[in-house]
Amino acid sequence: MKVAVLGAGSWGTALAKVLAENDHEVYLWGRNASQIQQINETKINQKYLPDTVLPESIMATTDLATALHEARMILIVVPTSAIRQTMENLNDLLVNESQPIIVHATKGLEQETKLRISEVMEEVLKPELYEALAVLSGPSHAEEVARQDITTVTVASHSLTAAQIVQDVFMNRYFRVYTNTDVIGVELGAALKNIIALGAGLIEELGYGDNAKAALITRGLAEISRLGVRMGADPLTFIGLSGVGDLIVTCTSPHSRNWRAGRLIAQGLAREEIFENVQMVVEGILTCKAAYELAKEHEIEMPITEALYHRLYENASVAESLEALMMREGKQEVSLQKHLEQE
Ligand SMILES: NC(=O)C1=CN([C@@H]2O[C@H](COP(=O)(O)OP(=O)(O)OC[C@H]3O[C@@H](n4cnc5c(N)ncnc54)[C@H](OP(=O)(O)O)[C@@H]3O)[C@@H](O)[C@H]2O)C=CC1
Ligand SMILES: O=C(CO)COP(=O)(O)O
Repeated sequence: MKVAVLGAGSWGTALAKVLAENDHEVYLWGRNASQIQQINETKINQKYLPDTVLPESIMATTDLATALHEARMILIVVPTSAIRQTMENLNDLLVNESQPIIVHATKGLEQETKLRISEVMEEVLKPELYEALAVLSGPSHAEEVARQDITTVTVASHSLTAAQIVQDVFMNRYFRVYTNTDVIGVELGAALKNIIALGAGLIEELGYGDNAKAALITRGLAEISRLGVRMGADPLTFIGLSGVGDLIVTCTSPHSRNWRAGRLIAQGLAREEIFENVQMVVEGILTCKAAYELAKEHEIEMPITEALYHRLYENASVAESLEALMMREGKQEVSLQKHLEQE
């Protein structure tokens, strides 16, 4: 099958490798001509995945029309901030005879609109141009997938048939794919875990130990689930790969750009300085603002997200934010059931 992978960063490149190893015809689209030329000439994406030699068969291109021509599947792996523009480009270039399945693997919320990725896609894309939308998510660092480490992910779509097609296209001996129909839960788990990972990096840098890490992951999952359920997600999704699975991988690994950014927050760097320093996408910083506003809108308590928002957007001190978090009034632990009863 011809698959167009749009986004030649670390994750787009690693997924293109999986697809090429599964014998698909893979076109990898990126916007940077010298980077694309380098990938074609050396089979290495020097900036984003320098330790990986890519299969010969991957064709990298800056020409979106070439990548899209007769593709049966389109995999979108650009950062959240580029999703809307990318969809507008698809509207101009897709022809409705081919009607591909469009899958995205992006983890964020659009900052201005607070929409999930597939909501932005549905808002922009002409419906007659595609067969179905799906989202691929789960605990999956690009660097590990690229070296064929065992990885499990979830593909969610309102169409189970579409999810099964995507499952078949990606599955192999090191990349196992589960299907799911809870698009809301899978997308929210993916977007919100990046905020908690900022917190994990922050407490690591401050020298806190495993108790603090476990507290953050567990209470992070609680607030993600609270907002998710209010927004229509299935609560069980959050104990799956795209929920707790991705929280664990992102909150405990130096591979995570969000985790690394959290360490820089603790060092006192401001948002722009962090972007400059990490040199790769840090979705959690932008999503933190959208999630903070969504929590207010839905009257959901998200204390970890709030604390990070105050630090990142209102310049609160890290020590004050942590103190405020710990010294809130005492709570009952398991409130999800109570929350469900209120729905
Ligand atoms: N890396 C990982 O392990 C994983 C990442 N993800 C998610 O995948 C998404 C992409 O992340 P990732 O590949 O890691 O990011 P990287 O920072 O590694 O790469 C970002 C890529 O997006 C390109 N890009 C940036 N802005 C635009 C734009 N406006 N139009 C087109 N291309 C653009 C960059 O191009 P340029 O070099 O020209 O700036 C670069 O190729 C994120 O949402 C991330 O959360 C999900 C799972 C795992
Ligand atoms: O989503 C990821 C792993 O599942 C990657 O997280 P980072 O964007 O923090 O690197």
